[in-house]
Amino acid sequence: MSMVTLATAPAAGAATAMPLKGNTPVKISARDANVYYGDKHALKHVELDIRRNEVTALIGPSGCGKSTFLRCLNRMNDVIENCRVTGTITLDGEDIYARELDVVVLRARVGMVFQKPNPFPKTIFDNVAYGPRIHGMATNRRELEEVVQTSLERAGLWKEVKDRLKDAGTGLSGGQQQRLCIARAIAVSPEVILMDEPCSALDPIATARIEELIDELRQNYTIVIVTHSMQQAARVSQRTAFFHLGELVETGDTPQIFTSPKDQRTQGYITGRFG
Ligand SMILES: Nc1ncnc2c1ncn2[C@@H]1O[C@H](COP(=O)(O)OP(=O)(O)OP(=O)(O)O)[C@@H](O)[C@H]1O
Repeated sequence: MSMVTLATAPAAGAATAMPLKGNTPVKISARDANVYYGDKHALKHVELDIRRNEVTALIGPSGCGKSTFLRCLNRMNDVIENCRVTGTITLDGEDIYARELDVVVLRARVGMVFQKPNPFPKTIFDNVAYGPRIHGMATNRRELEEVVQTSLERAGLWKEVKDRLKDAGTGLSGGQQQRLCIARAIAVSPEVILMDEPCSALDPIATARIEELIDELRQNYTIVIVTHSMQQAARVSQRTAFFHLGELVETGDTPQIFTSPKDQRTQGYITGRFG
């Protein structure tokens, strides 16, 4: 597999990464971020800036710490027993591990979409309305309906479901369920959306649809995506970070990472020599 092919050959129907804007502001910043599971030092001294309105892809071999790092960004590691995070992670300059920080508010600002679509066992409408209801974001039914419609539109699902909002979310196809989960994340007006291998359970057509959506969403949100597919990272992201054995080995503009990586380990991974 050639490095150049990865960066220049998007699959049919897939989104193509836009050129970088200069001096894009930093949205999230990690400084000396470490994660321990008991005695295991799983993430080591990570320093990474995630820029606003860009898609940052986290790549690397299995077990290198991609998901662990992703979960640091909205404190999802807090719910894992024996997991300890050190260092500093800021969102718009604010320390998200500060004692006084409200984690519920943080997770509304930094939403998450998981590997396997996981709609609630509720109607399509109620899946999307759930967050706005618990955060008190709508004062009446009409406002709630508007939030639900806008979120489904942004997730590219409205036209397919507008006549069946009372059907179960779990009755949708896998790709539709994942877009429903994206609509559910969007409904609480997040600033950042974290995606942990969001296409791994989807077929190529549903994957292409989600990739197009990711490219549209970055106009309004900052996106961080973990992916095992280097082709997907090359197609959807503007920045790529390569992890190996818990270290952030290299980060840069996506075309640079895939065409002229600086580190031998990055080169070895993207050319398929290990991983
Ligand atoms: N809950 C946990 N308890 C103990 N160790 C864990 C836990 N979650 C992850 N680890 C370990 O931390 C390291 C990093 O795991 P992580 O899941 O972040 O890697 P990854 O790069 O996302 O892997 P994959 O691509 O396979 O999903 C691995 O060695 C893993 O075994």
